[in-house]
Amino acid sequence: MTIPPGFNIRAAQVAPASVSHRPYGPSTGGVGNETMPPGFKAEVAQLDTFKLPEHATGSLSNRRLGRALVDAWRRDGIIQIAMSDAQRELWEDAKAASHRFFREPHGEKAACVDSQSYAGYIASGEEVTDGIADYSEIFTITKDLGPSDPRVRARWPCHGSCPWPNINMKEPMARYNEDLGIQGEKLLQLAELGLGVSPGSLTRYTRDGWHHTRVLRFPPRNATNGKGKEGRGIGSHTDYGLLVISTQDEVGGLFIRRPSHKERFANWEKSAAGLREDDDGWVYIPPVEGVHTVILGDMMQYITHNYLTATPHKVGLNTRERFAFAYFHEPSFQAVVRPLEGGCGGMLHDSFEDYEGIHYGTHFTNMFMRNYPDRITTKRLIAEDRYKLLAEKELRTMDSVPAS
Ligand SMILES: O=C(O)CCC(=O)C(=O)O
Ligand SMILES: [Fe+2]
Repeated sequence: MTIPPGFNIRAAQVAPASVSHRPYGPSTGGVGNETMPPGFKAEVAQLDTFKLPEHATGSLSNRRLGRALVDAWRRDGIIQIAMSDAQRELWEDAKAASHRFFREPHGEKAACVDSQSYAGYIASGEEVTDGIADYSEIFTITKDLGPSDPRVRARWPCHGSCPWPNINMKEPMARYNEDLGIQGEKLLQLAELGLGVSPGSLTRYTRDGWHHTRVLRFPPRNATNGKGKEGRGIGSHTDYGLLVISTQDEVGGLFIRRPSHKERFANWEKSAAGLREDDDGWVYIPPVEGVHTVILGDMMQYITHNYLTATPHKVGLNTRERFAFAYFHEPSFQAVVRPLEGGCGGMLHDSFEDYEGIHYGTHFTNMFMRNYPDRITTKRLIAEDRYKLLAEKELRTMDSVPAS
């Protein structure tokens, strides 16, 4: 897409009128809260939808788009990006696979567990956020690494197979995730342009990125596995890496908090889980047909010195079951991320300090051990004393592979 100088970039960013981005539901009337779960009070977001170019280049239009994305994240904490027709098809196929999986008998789903990876089934009530059970039902997809993979043989934490169910799920999910991998890279390249940092400042970390996906089902609020009265979906939290690209069906349940200098979380230092859960100030993100939403994770906040902050969010249970996907575009497990130097017209401070950096694999492992204290993967990790491997140089050097 080439845009002549002086062209109205804001108009160019938003999707063409042929793409519908109305909130789902009857007569939205510009209000958009018809789908908000009962019992919640929140402002309803009205978000611009951006259309990403085929490829990110350093062109003027891409630089302007990058700046607009960065501004929108700083203002709203979330952006919407338009799906192409092909992407809508990927989403429909993946959603059908998710419905198939969650309709399986409990025994079939519960068998989808791996003792070395955190991939597979998480029953409603199994995940813990800030010490309280979430009622989401989840299938997590991490890198599918068989027993002969050198990292699995070397017993690296969180490295293992993805225990796929015996239904057609792997293939549609792989195609969906592959596309989001491409969108994720493009968004990082545009963010680099918007931040005014050199190309590769962010994408250098995502070579062999530890991207993963959560396939989510939320039960209706009064059917929470008998464990709670009305239950909750997912408690407030921030996610761990760079970008979270999510897609939700028409039911509704997602809330976020806008960036605010009065609220500063740093999840890698002190858990942000459960924070502000019952406070005012949440913004409801109504489902909009034909879009993905993109929020930011902990590593983006650390890398940008809080210029872009991880977006706190939570999910409420609605009157109907809800299906969603969250795709996490992450640094390599082995990456040690460090704050950027310069950028954003001086808004990012030159880092005179010698930052130690954050080892992403350790952050990921800490978060999953915290969320799943009783899972076999956590027990095995502890029993086999695997955690200490995270300190080894090999695990903290991108592209290094253990000798087998
Ligand atoms: O259901 C959603 O829209 C978001 C889910 C979420 O926050 C997560 O899986 O971490
Ligand atoms: Fe999340």
